[in-house]
Amino acid sequence: MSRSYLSHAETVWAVRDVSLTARPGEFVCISGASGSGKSTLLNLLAGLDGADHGEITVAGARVDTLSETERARMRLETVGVVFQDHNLIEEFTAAENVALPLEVLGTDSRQALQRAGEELSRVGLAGLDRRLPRQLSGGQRQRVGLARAVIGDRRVLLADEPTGALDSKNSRELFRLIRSLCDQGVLAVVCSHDVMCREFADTAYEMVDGGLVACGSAERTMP
Ligand SMILES: Nc1ncnc2c1ncn2[C@@H]1O[C@H](COP(=O)(O)OP(=O)(O)OP(=O)(O)O)[C@@H](O)[C@H]1O
Repeated sequence: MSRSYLSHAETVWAVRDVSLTARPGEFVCISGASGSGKSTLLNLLAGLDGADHGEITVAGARVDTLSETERARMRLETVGVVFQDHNLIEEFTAAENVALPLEVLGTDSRQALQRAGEELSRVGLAGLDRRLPRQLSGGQRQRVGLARAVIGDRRVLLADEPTGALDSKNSRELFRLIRSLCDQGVLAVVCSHDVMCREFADTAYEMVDGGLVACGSAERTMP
């Protein structure tokens, strides 16, 4: 797949001829210098941006042929996205934030909140359901974002610098959680500057000027 931008009459290839295949349960880590194309690649996979060329299939769906509405539905049903900024709704409790994707899909509120509580336990936040985002630490907020991204048994997690605002202890905890989600069958593609990411990944790539370069085997050292 490829994606270019026209900037001051010059074509910038943010993603150029990238081919990436990953299987369920795999933790893929993508590192790379600033501006190398990581966010663009992730946005293409999430259907938040459109490719100029190429086919993109995520969880069996041809993202590049879906309409905007179908892509939005795909992000609710099968593909969760996490960014550096957790993007939680400040007026909603942790559980209400996590429940939101299910409610949008039509699950009744009580049931969605119950599922959200289970998801919060899964990311180590049992008992914090009623806290507002401002009453949580940065690491806890990011874990709420992770719970919201996977609720409803979404099979694919796309994360763009998910630990960018976290210290190393919280970063390790977040990568460990993503690892455990992968061990339960989730496919995670994580773009990260953080070298720690590779300790938890199955596969590591580096983006260089819009291209994807395999880094040999990942340095997975964490169980
Ligand atoms: N909307 C846009 N218009 C023009 N150029 C863009 C646009 N978005 C990204 N680019 C360019 O595409 C290239 C890749 O950008 P991208 O944001 O994907 O990099 P990145 O690896 O995620 O960087 P960072 O680590 O700093 O977030 C850069 O040269 C950037 O300037």
